[in-house]
Amino acid sequence: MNPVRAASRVLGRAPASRVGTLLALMILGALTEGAGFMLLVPLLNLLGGGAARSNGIERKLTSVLDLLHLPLTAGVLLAGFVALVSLRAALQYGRERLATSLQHGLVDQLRQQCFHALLNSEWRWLSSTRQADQANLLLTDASRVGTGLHFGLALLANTVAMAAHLAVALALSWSLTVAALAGGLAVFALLAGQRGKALQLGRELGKANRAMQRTVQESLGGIKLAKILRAEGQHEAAFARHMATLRIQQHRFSASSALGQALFQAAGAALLAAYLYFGLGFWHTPVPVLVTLVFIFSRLIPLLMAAHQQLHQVLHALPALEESERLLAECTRHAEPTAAARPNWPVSSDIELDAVTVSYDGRERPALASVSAAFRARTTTAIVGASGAGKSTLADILMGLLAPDSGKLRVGGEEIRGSLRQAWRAQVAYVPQETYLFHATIRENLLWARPDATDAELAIALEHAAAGFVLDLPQGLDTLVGDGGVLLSGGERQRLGLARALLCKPSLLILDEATSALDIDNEMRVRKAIENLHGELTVVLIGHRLATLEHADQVIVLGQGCVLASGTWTEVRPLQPNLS
Ligand SMILES: Nc1ncnc2c1ncn2[C@@H]1O[C@H](COP(=O)(O)OP(=O)(O)OP(=O)(O)O)[C@@H](O)[C@H]1O
Repeated sequence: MNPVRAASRVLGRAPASRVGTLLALMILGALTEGAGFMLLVPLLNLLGGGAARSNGIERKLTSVLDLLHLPLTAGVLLAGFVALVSLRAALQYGRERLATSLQHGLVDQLRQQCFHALLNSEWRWLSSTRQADQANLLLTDASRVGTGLHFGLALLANTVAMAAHLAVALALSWSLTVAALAGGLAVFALLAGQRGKALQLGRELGKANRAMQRTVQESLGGIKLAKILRAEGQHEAAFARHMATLRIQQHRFSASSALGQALFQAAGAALLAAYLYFGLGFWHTPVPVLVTLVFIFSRLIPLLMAAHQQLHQVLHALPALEESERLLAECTRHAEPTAAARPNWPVSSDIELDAVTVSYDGRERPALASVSAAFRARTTTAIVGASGAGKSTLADILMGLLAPDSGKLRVGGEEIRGSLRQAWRAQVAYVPQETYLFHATIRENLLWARPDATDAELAIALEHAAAGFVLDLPQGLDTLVGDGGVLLSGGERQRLGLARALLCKPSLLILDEATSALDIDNEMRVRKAIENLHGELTVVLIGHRLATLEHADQVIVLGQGCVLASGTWTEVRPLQPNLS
């Protein structure tokens, strides 16, 4: 993507009226600045005791002053100069404020759009991506896009200002202006290599940022294990390595930027000296014109230098925009169809799987191979099988998280596909083996599932999930659970997970090894709670424990993605002696 295309893509997201106002402010600012310079020549003539009407520009100026009934005196010209500079300052202030608000608005919009796109992507694709890379994109890359935009807008303002300077300079002396322009552009062209390097450095910085984000996220995520394995040193070394790479990238970019600036300064001084030499010695340019030109070029060269620096920064940030666009395109390709209206399936709806097959990328054997099963409404089904048999994949299909590659999921006889998958999920509650809790209070963690639940409903859900311990805590529902619930025991976390699921009043409740961390006493209580739910909703229990199987209406045995046996526990048991 080149900078012009990038600018049009980014600015294309902003309201046209705001972009138009910004451009108008830039043009007006540049025109006022140009007009201010126009006053300099007659002013210098007057101050030098000469005639103020020696050339065309001055004659036009005099006719404007005549219209305003103002005399052509040094005082009037100075007042005009101050007024124009003040007007330009006011325009510049307005432009800066608008540009900043536009920049922040666009970055927020991009961040929001990426976050929304990620959250609404298909789970199958999401689960194959790296969270640290997404976090880096939403945080660091989005900020870099903001920096690029800031410099891009400054570059635009700069280009307009340069055009105004050039117009004035051309009016004063086209020969000196063309010479100056040619010189400036030659230096600009000489630094093309530097700008190409900026793009490359921007790409490398993106890689270094991603590596750093992965290290931080993975080190902190596994800090307990790192401490137990005494692997803190490895994490520290990786952190130091990535920090060093990051710093090297930043230093290389600063060095390249500073080199460009130094080259421009030296070349600018040489150009200025050459203009003075040729202007005085060969072209015999009048001194006031030459002084004005020197003044203009002493501003034009820094503007050109700034343009180079701004372009340098834009190119450096461009890979971050490319990454954001790439993510958005990927998310669009893997977008999950969303339901406008959400149909409700009565709790009396039977659930069926009809020849469901799921294959994951890069795996030879399908995780589920033509699996058919029926889950009668308000009954309990236990799904058992060896590790890797496909139990969790089956649960993902049942809750509408995964779409089968072939085959169907039906609820109440209706096929759950497309946007219906999302709608069906609203009626399913899932309790995984590892309960996910936020670093927040127990109440906030529970209300996440149902924000309108009352304290009385929370208490009932906790009781049904054998999680009455919460009410005995000194802070009760307002107890903080720590990162991922680290301040609670595994069993307490599981019971909170179950309470949260029950709070949703689901039609289908799936428990994936959800009692594995419970002691016998609490498991008995949770089992009792689940048994109490029998006849109220459809329950699917995934697990190995015998106690779970015995009380299920139906047991499905999975092996290598296929249904090996199904029926009541008494029917299945003789066929599967390994389960006893
Ligand atoms: N996202 C994925 N990408 C690739 N392969 C996967 C993915 N998820 C699961 N698999 C593979 O699919 C197969 C079934 O996995 P699944 O998690 O459904 O089994 P499981 O019976 O729940 O296992 P466990 O009891 O160990 O949790 C396994 O071979 C697993 O490696």
